Amino acid sequence: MDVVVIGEPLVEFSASVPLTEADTFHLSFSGDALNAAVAAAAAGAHTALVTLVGDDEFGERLIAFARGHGVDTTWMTRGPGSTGAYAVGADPSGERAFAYLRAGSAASRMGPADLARVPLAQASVLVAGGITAALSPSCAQAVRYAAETVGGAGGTVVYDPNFRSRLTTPPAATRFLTDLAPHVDLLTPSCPGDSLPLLATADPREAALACLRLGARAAAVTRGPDGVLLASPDGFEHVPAVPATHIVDQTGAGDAFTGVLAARLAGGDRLPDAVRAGTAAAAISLTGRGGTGTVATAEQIDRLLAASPRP
Ligand SMILES: Nc1ncnc2c1ncn2[C@@H]1O[C@H](COP(=O)(O)OP(=O)(O)O)[C@@H](O)[C@H]1O
Ligand SMILES: O=C(O)C(=O)C[C@H](O)[C@H](O)COP(=O)(O)O
Repeated sequence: MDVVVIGEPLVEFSASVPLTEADTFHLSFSGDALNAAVAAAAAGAHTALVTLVGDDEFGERLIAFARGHGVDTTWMTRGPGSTGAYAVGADPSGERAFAYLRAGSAASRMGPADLARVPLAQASVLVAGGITAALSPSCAQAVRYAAETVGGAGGTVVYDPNFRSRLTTPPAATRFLTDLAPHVDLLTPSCPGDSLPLLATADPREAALACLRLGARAAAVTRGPDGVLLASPDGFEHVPAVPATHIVDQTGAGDAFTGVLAARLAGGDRLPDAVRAGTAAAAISLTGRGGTGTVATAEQIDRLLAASPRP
């Protein structure tokens, strides 16, 4: 297995107006874990999504959706409970506003025991994130167990802190991050979205240094259109964003970045090259609606990289 993603796929109801006004929604499937898994699979990696989905109609549809996008669904297990969902609309400033319908979902009951049969030790790269860790104490334990198992077997652990104030608090998420970081090869906080609540800084360099101080081997601090600051004990490297041809929806750009980065690391790319591929995939994801509306293929990523001048 190249890439294993652990987390909660969600049914996505999206509207282009504020949720207080929306009465018509577009239905799709998203969530950080699904977005990353679909992106990694489309980039050519054998990718498994490890999760529990509900024993309802949406659980069945989610598995079919993931399979249709080339994801290995062997460890997408059904129920008991319901499939999580979110509604996303625009807030008055044009930013995305999320409303979750996921409390007590099947995925939030996942724990280390659900991972016992998953061959984690064979994974080249694990992708996990702060959203999963914030779902419940058992999910936090599952993330910890997966990171220790994959890392312990020589695999690469990628952790996207993805702070969500509706799921956790800055002190709780920071505590978890601090505990996990020594088991992490690459942290991918966004700045300032994650760095401000979790690392108490809006400065990308400070954020990267804070990640290394926590014990992570490297950090890729994502900065929206300003690209990525990559930091490792070897030093800093700025990787510019690939300009998007047009922007339909920002949802999932960070997840596409992480998924493709993981796929490329599993394929043997050096970290800066994998990051560049991630920025290209993110730029392509911006042109589609929702987290999985437009998913970049390996060929599209390579073509876009070839057309984007190296700094
Ligand atoms: N407007 C944009 N134009 C081009 N690339 C973008 C844009 N917004 C995001 N990206 C790409 O997606 C990556 C992740 O975006 P970012 O906003 O930092 O994270 P997140 O989506 O997790 O909040 C960025 O590092 C960049 O490569
Ligand atoms: O909030 C959650 O729990 C979700 O999973 C919703 C979204 O699908 C992703 O989180 C989007 O993430 P970005 O890549 O930061 O745009």
